[in-house]
Amino acid sequence: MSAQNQTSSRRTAAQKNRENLNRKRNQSQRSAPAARGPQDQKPPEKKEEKKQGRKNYVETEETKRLIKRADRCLMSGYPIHLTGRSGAGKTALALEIAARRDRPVTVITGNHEITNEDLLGGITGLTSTKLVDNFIRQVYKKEVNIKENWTPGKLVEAAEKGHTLIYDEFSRSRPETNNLFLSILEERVIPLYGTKQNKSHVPVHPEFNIIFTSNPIEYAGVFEKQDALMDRLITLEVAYTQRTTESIIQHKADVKQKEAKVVWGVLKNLQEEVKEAEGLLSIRSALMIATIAQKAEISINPEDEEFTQVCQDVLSGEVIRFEGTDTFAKASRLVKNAVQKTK
Ligand SMILES: Nc1ncnc2c1ncn2[C@@H]1O[C@H](COP(=O)(O)OP(=O)(O)OP(=O)(O)O)[C@@H](O)[C@H]1O
Repeated sequence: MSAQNQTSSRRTAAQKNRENLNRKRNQSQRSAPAARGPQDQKPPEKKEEKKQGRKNYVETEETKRLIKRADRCLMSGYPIHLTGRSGAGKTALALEIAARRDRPVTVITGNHEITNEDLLGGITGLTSTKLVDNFIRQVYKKEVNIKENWTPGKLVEAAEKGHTLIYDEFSRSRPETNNLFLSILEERVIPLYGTKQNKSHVPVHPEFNIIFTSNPIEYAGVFEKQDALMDRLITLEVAYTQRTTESIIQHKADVKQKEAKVVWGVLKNLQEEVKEAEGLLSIRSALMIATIAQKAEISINPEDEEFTQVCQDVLSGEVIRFEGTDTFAKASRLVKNAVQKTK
């Protein structure tokens, strides 16, 4: 190779090196933000989610006080039980109390079909391993091992890891199922009998605690609460004043204070009119009316026909559900009267 050729091929190699180096530099610059460890990337999103969830919670002097009372019981190791009529705000309050404890939160919703297996865990399949010995071709030896796969239930996981457990509507589960909670609250262990596990129990983490919620016994589909369990809980009633309720409607549905007053007024008048239909006074129904009116740009005004219609749509079915009357025509008339009375 001539000297000239050698120089040009060296130059080409040097050029290539430089190009490679530049490409790498560019790549590392482009990926600079990603150079933060995965731990740096995820928490801001998580924090944002947490903030979003809690941003929706409307705080008043009354809710603050209730949260404080609940928190000091939990802090001292006692489980609490929030009781109140449907739509009173028990679940929202339980979630808020739990979020403030800075422990992971697990939520279980009671129902009559829930079993010990759902709470404790169970066998979710089989794993088999095969050992084939054909070292000597003519001899074929096979050994099969079958192992059952155990998946811990939500309760076991929460108790072992020290979560705050929200057991929502616990009195909808059968008392036999809820008996499990007696050992947890009294002996701080979860018994594993009947689970085919080698160990007899799982110890409960010191930070583990439970927030129970329930409706009063008059509600359909609710089992009587066992004395033994109730004895171990501190029961707090959730029954907000008109002021707190209107504040929740105002801020959550993003309406004016006087509009929140009109909406809650409709519900109060309706409850007056059909006293036997206990349960009509629900923050949930009030939020539905206010939100629909707000989103559909309907004026929250008893003179407005569309507003009356929204109230009838949301509430007529509820009047029938709570046995205030038996037909939609009658229920709609009752709701219309309740709206008129707020003028
Ligand atoms: N302080 C609050 N801030 C914001 N929203 C609230 C507040 N309290 C209650 N709510 C809202 O009111 C509605 C009813 O509340 P929630 O579901 O907690 O009632 P509940 O008593 O658990 O009802 P149920 O017994 O039927 O389950 C929900 O939409 C909830 O988000």
